[in-house]
Amino acid sequence: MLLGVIADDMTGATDVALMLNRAGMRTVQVIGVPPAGSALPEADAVVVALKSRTNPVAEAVADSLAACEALLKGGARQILFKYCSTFDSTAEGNIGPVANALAERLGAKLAIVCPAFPANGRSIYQGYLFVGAVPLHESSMKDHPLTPMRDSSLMRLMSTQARTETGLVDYATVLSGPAAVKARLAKLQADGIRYAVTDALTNEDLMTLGHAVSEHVLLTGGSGIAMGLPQNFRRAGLLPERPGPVELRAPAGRAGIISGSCSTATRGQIKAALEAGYPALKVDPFALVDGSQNAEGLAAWALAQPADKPFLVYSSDDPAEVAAVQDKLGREKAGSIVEHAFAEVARRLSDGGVTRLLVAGGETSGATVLGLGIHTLEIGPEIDPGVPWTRVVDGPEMVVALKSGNFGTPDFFLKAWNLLR
Ligand SMILES: Nc1ncnc2c1ncn2[C@@H]1O[C@H](COP(=O)(O)OP(=O)(O)OP(=O)(O)O)[C@@H](O)[C@H]1O
Ligand SMILES: O=C(O)[C@@H](O)C(=O)CO
Repeated sequence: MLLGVIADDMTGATDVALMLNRAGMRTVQVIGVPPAGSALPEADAVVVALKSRTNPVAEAVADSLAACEALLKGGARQILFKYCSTFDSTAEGNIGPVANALAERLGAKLAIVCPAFPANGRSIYQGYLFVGAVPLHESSMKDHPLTPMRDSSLMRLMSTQARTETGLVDYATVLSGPAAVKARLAKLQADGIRYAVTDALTNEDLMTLGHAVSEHVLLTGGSGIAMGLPQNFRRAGLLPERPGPVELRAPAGRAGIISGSCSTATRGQIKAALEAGYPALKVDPFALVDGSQNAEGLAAWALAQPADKPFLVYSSDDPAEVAAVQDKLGREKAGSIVEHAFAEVARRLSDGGVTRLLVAGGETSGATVLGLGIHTLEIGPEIDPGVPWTRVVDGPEMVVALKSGNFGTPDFFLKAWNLLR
């Protein structure tokens, strides 16, 4: 293994694994902290998918350190801490403490902070994160059910979370190329700065940044920064040319969609699926609480639908409805009730013959994958930037696509199936 990645949620892990795969590294995704003593799969890069974005800080730190230990033991020469391209963090903020702990473990004096992902509209300028044409705090991320983002300054966010000053590699420096970036990072490090936000607007910028950090033992950022890393290993003669992602063959069986994502993109995709006549059932968190809906009933409904179209089981709702649920049940309880139900639904669907499953939402995917007892995923073809089909390597015989809330075109739920044989 050359590169080890610690991803703070499930869909973020498939996102970065796809990026590495496309850039020519054979990449495997493992779910959860690998048990001590177990061997990691043979690959150029291994991505460990954690649920550490929203866990209590101490748990997030402990899991990330344990994942780091396993990756180092597996031979990783460089560690990437992958978080969301919209820097999603709870009020306490797990990104800073996790980065601090990893930096200490790895002896990293300075690490970059680069959530940019131009293909999905995430760019960084003067240290401010933009989503499409608006700053992060004006985007739909301000209303996220678990990690509402109300500040767009990455330097301020990181400084507050990591309790240390954060510097900037500005856009003019990035445009000047890898040597200029290296010099700027060295200057920041000499000044005692531990984190440097890097401006990036395009894939070319990410390639420049990737080149500039070839010697860094720790990187932090979104999947975009992974784009420029395989070239370093190739340049060092450590990575042969690899063929692009393979087509995936889906086992015979039924197809379905589970969505707990309340993001704007997902809600648009649900609208398109409803308009296309997909059989759909809406899950109501209050009904889960009072028992009028339960996992057994939801799965039974799904399995009873005609198999000519994928079914859709979804709890996705608009911000006002989600806020009303959270007011009554509490933010965490609302989330966990729905996630718990979907994990059980997924288990029952797999037992009932569903072999092609599309899941929308990072937390929802995390719960679903754990519910299904999946340990390892092999990365397949890209449906849209950041979202591949994956094949379950150990676990039920099926293919799954784990979609980050805000990723994918409006017809995502309609077109995804076309990439499967
Ligand atoms: N109707 C609802 N009311 C309240 N909470 C809900 C509702 N439906 C889903 N949730 C919760 O909202 C959260 C959605 O987070 P999730 O990470 O799954 O989606 P997302 O944020 O859109 O995706 P990503 O993290 O990939 O951007 C989950 O905890 C889910 O259980
Ligand atoms: O970086 C992103 O936006 C995604 O991979 C993600 O982490 C969403 O949960």
